Amino acid sequence: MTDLRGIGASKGIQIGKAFVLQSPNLSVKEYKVNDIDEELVRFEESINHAVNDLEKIKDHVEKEIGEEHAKIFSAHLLVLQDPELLNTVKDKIKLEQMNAEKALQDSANQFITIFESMDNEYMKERAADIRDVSKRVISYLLGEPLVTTSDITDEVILIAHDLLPSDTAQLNRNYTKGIITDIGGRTSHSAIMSRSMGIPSVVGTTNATETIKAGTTVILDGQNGTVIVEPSEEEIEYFKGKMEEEQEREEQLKQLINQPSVSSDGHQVELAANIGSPKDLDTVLENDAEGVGLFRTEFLYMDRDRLPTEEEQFEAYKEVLSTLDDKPVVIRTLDVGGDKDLPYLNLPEELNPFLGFRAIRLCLERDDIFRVQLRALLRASVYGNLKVMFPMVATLEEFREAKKILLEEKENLLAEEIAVNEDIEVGIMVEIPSTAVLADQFAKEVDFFSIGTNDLIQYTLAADRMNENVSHLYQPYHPAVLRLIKQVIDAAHEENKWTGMCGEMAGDEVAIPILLGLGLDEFSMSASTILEARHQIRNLNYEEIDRTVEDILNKRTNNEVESYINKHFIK
Ligand SMILES: C=C(OP(=O)(O)O)C(=O)O
Ligand SMILES: [Mg+2]
Repeated sequence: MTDLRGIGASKGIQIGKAFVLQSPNLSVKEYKVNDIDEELVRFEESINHAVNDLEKIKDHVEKEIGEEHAKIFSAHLLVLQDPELLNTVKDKIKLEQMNAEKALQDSANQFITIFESMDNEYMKERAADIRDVSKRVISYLLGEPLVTTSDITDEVILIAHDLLPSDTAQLNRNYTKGIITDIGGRTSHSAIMSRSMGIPSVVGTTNATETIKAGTTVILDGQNGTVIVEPSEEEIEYFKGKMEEEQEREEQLKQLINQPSVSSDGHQVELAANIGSPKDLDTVLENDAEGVGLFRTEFLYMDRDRLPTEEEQFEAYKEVLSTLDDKPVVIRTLDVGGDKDLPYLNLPEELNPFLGFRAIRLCLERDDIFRVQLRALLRASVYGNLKVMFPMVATLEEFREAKKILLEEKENLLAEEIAVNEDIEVGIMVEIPSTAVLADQFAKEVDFFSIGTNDLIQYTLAADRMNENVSHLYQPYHPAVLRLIKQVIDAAHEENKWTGMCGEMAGDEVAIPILLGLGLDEFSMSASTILEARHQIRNLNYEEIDRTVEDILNKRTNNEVESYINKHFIK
């Protein structure tokens, strides 16, 4: 029996067999082949295996996610039928007696270099297709088949180094009962995705993929961040009992559906959901979210190998807005960079990606990309209660420039006689300390703030949100962070504007009493925590916290704040 410790990223207990997602070593060596015919057969067979894989994945994605997303796999299948590529490989095998994997790698690189150098988006996409597909074929030639999340066809606990957006896009939610990763923190992509899908997870265990063998039984506890490998019978019995208790608790919480999110003395707030795609809407409705406080649109850009078109984006935004009816929906414009890469944009590698060319900085520079998104948003605005939000705003000029482009696109649409909602609120994420400090000035110009504590904490304490080695410094209740939050809320209220929070802190049991006391108007969190938060708020007394909030802000450390809240406000 081995125990692993990580960070509890999505609560819940699960017991199941491990499915290990590991990247095989695909380094290719060159050697001379003696039997050319045999090598050609080996090549053909690997192509056939890859075709089988891709057809399976394509069917799965078509059924589970939608035809649009499956198109990429059709493009991959076409690469495997391309006579030009195949003949170049075969010629190398025949004429140079080269082994198939090296012949394929060289030929693929030849085509990739040519396509990538063309100033043509379509050809650049083809280069990406060839890279992906040749990797799959080479994996068969080396006898190290690629394992992907679409190979999961039974109930399992998924073990991975980290989960990329393409892995989550292919993931079957019905079969993936839990997720354990080697790297990441509470606010990394895999953690956020697992929470929004309601799948219990433990991230940042450092060595789960090394320690856990495929097929072994594991118990994961997403609340405490613990994993038990090969548990004893007693442990299994004990955790089964805890799972039953959890189910009972969930049933009880369902009674809060359609109840207001109001403190025991009548102070009402809004509890909204964070989503990454229209696929999350079922969980939003099931958990009675009062709106969407953050739609992270970058996932629409990340689960494919090219930019989504205006039409594709319009459909996604329209679906979210019309499903939510007249409830508020805050849609955030593209926030890539940092830990969220878009390989097809070929952005330069950076030394400090979290401080680099990302989010609104990139959108203002590449306004061709930005304008497409804004048009899609404006067109969708007539289907519901849209609020547009810009990420990573550091200066007022950035906000003014982004808003100016939004208004220009609105004028363009009106000139084309396309309807646009006249009352769209335009706000910003407050996730950079400079903006929190200058909130009084921003509040005069924006319609609302949404505090992004995932980033605000990392920038305030200079502690990378992804790095387990500095996770002790990633302190949500640090008085410096709390004072910044207070400053933002007060500045907004001074101008009769509202402030929400869409960082993970908004759904955190210890933070909720403080945020309520500070007067936060909207709490946006993963949908699966909404009813728990509503239960907590309904049992808190706003007046009582309001009286003590000054004391809390005068505490000296994260731990002092945490102990105080635990002692006074958590039952
Ligand atoms: C909500 C936030 O944005 P993201 O996690 O997408 O960076 C945040 O920074 O708090
Ligand atoms: Mg952020």
